Amino acid sequence: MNSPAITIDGLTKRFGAVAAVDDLSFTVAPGRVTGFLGPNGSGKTTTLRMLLGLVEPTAGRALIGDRPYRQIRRPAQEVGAALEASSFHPGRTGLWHLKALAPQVGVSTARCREVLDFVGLTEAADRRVGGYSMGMRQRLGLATALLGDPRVIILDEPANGLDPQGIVWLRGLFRSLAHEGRTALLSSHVLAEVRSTVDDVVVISNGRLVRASTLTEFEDLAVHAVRVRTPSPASFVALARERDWRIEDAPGGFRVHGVDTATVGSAAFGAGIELHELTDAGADLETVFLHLTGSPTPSMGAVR
Ligand SMILES: Nc1ncnc2c1ncn2[C@@H]1O[C@H](COP(=O)(O)OP(=O)(O)OP(=O)(O)O)[C@@H](O)[C@H]1O
Repeated sequence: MNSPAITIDGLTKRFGAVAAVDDLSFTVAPGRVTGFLGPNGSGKTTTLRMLLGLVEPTAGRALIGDRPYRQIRRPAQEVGAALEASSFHPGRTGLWHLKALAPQVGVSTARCREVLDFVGLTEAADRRVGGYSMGMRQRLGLATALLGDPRVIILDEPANGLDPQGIVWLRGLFRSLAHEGRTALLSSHVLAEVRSTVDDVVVISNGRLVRASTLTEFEDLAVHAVRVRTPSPASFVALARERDWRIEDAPGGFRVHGVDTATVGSAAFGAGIELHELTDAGADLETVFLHLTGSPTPSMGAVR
């Protein structure tokens, strides 16, 4: 197996009495996109800041390749990062921002224009960042991270503020970066935002590791659900009670958890209940995520 692109080993950060990161260990495989997931305040940003040498760990190590960030000789060529989309100087244009960084990264103005083009900001290159939307700032953050053509890309909440089109774009971008053999670590507190983008997931809660696996293994934990529409809702609810199914109101029908379409279809047929829709609603990953991280599950409708 290739050696990890990122190693987090017994990493701990205490702020007074708060253990923001608590004995955290995981690795990120090279050439893959890894989602770093956890609810708000679970320690994602603090971990990334330690990885980038911006915060001193209380204990443990955070390595990029085989060394801490501060020991990397030409860091911009090794690792690119965007931690906060809102930290750009509002009076500077997008291009100006990149040009200001170019000397320390060791790239030309042409490269600044190239990355702006890559993230779809060519037309906004000469506009002041203060007038950018949140999604445009995210794109500029990405351009900043990519400026030195790094092998490892670390992004804090890159999907935040992107519209659905932007999320599709981001997905394509990460797929192409991974295809080029680059490694990406993306944090998010919303699994759904990065689900279609990542190969692997690392889930943390209260600064501790909850789970690290491939997305496929993570999906295997999820309970499947089935969507049903019927002109006889009362009979269907009675059937669900009889079978001990967990059902939930959903727009125009029900969501039945933990069963497959064949089970529901044959039971409804047996009970003489007409169905107008019977579809696999897929794995309910968000519920698994919320359960693993101990977050309260949002009510999606009355659970019967
Ligand atoms: N400089 C600091 N001083 C004191 N406490 C801090 C500091 N930075 C972070 N914390 C605390 O550490 C914990 C983890 O915060 P962190 O920002 O790393 O979480 P996060 O998972 O990135 O959250 P979010 O998804 O909201 O960005 C929180 O309780 C936070 O209040």
